[in-house]
Amino acid sequence: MLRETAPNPRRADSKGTSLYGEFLFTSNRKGRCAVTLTEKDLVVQRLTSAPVGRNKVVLSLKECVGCRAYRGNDSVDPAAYLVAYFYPLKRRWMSSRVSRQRVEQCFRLAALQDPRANLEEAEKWARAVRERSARQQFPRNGELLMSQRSRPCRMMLLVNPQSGKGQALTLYNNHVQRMLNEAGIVHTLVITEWQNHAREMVREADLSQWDALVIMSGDGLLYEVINGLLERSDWEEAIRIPLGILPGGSGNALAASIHHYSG
Ligand SMILES: Nc1ncnc2c1ncn2[C@@H]1O[C@H](COP(=O)(O)OP(=O)(O)OP(=O)(O)O)[C@@H](O)[C@H]1O
Repeated sequence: MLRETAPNPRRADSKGTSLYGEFLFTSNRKGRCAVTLTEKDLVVQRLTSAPVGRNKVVLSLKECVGCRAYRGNDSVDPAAYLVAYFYPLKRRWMSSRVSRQRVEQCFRLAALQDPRANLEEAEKWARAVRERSARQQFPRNGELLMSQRSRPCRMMLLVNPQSGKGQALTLYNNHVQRMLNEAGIVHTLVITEWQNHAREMVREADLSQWDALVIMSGDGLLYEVINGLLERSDWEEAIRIPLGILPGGSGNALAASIHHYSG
């Protein structure tokens, strides 16, 4: 049986230090790989006799949305798993256009017989990937954001099922829900049921429960949310809450502009 070598526990969360480990791919238990985490990238090298270039994947941490560690379902298996989610820009097959496409990298860590030790090792890697991704994506305050977060980010997501061609809910079910889970964001879904529903809700809500309010619709729902915030007696504080917009309408002009300028 192939065994992973114990990953080198060079300090996982110190700046500029590379982490190195040899794991198994979960898709193919016989496929071994060498994984290196640098400050900028996750480099996965399949360990085979074939030429190096063809077996090497370099994934930018700027495009990583999340990473987590977990134990498998099999209670007699001591292995832990490490999974990282990336959304790099890629060209679609037979097309000149590029779009973000999901790439999942999952590794099996079973160097030790003690399941807890394997899980701790996987968690250390997951933390290091998350911290470095935050530093790459938010160079000015990424580290601060990570160190302040002793709990997952909590988000209220308001979806207007009637906006645009009526596809916002399908987009949520097919894409957004999974991405939020991958990013470790706890969210509460609110499906708006009438005009001004979002406005009323935001006007009355206990905002201390939320780190961000995100709408998935056209511009109209964001307009409602901003008005709801400004109608509160604590509006000066309330309007400081981070707001987000995901395209769910027909034109999506605001979402397109913001996402374009923010890269
Ligand atoms: N369940 C609902 N039924 C009817 N209207 C709703 C509902 N939920 C929200 N609304 C209202 O729909 C209005 C339009 O919403 P929104 O801007 O999100 O979509 P849109 O106008 O279709 O999108 P776009 O601006 O891209 O064309 C909002 O002002 C909101 O008050």
